Amino acid sequence: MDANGTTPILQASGIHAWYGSSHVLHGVDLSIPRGQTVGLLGRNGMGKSTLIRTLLGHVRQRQGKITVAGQDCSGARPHQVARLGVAYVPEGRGVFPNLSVRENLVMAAQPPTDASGWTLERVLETFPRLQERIGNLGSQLSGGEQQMLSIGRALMTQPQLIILDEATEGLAPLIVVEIWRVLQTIRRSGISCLIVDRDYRKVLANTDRAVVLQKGEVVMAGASEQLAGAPELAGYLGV
Ligand SMILES: Nc1ncnc2c1ncn2[C@@H]1O[C@H](COP(=O)(O)OP(=O)(O)OP(=O)(O)O)[C@@H](O)[C@H]1O
Repeated sequence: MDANGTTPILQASGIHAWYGSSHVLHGVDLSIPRGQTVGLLGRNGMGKSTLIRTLLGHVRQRQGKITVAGQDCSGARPHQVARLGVAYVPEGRGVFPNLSVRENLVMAAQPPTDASGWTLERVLETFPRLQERIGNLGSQLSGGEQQMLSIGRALMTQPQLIILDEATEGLAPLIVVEIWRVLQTIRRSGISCLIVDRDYRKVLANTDRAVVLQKGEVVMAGASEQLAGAPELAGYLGV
């Protein structure tokens, strides 16, 4: 239970993860309250992607407890985590190059359960570029369009939580602005988000809470506003 007495959408406690004999996460705790957006910060190689991949069930060598909406998924496989309403927008976007924009969008789609759900029409309204490119192949899209497609596809699974790993990486400044605008729309729609992005100022300005990782351990956690003013933050981020 969180401070409001509701079950967090995601709760991870004492998470350890390994790649072979390399011990990468050392007892990480992370809680994402329902409807909240949490930022995950830390320098390169500190374990952000590994934590995300562990939460999603991609890293098999792991220990600790993970619940999604109160259901234990500590040992779950990726498809089981997805079924609980967790969508992933991976680093590198994961667009299928030989499928059209429409096919990419509908391939994992679930029907909306109420009027606030994400239909194809609503996704295309949110991303007019995808409407213009609806018949093009994934491989024919720009980096920014692929990123929008990846986020649109995640929304069409009707997620309770979206995890975004470096969604603005390598994109032109105007597209980056567009992606942050869409993340605000998603946030306002009540979907919880976990966001990793190199621009820590943007992360802190666009999240409710944030967690800082250093060498696979949580070294700071709290309200984003407070972290933004904390003198030790710059040292942990190497900025
Ligand atoms: N598939 C892998 N096999 C072995 N070691 C890995 C693998 N992936 C990551 N690592 C190592 O685990 C540590 C954490 O990496 P991770 O990618 O989680 O960091 P990160 O904080 O996401 O950084 P980045 O921003 O560079 O992606 C690093 O030391 C990295 O070299």
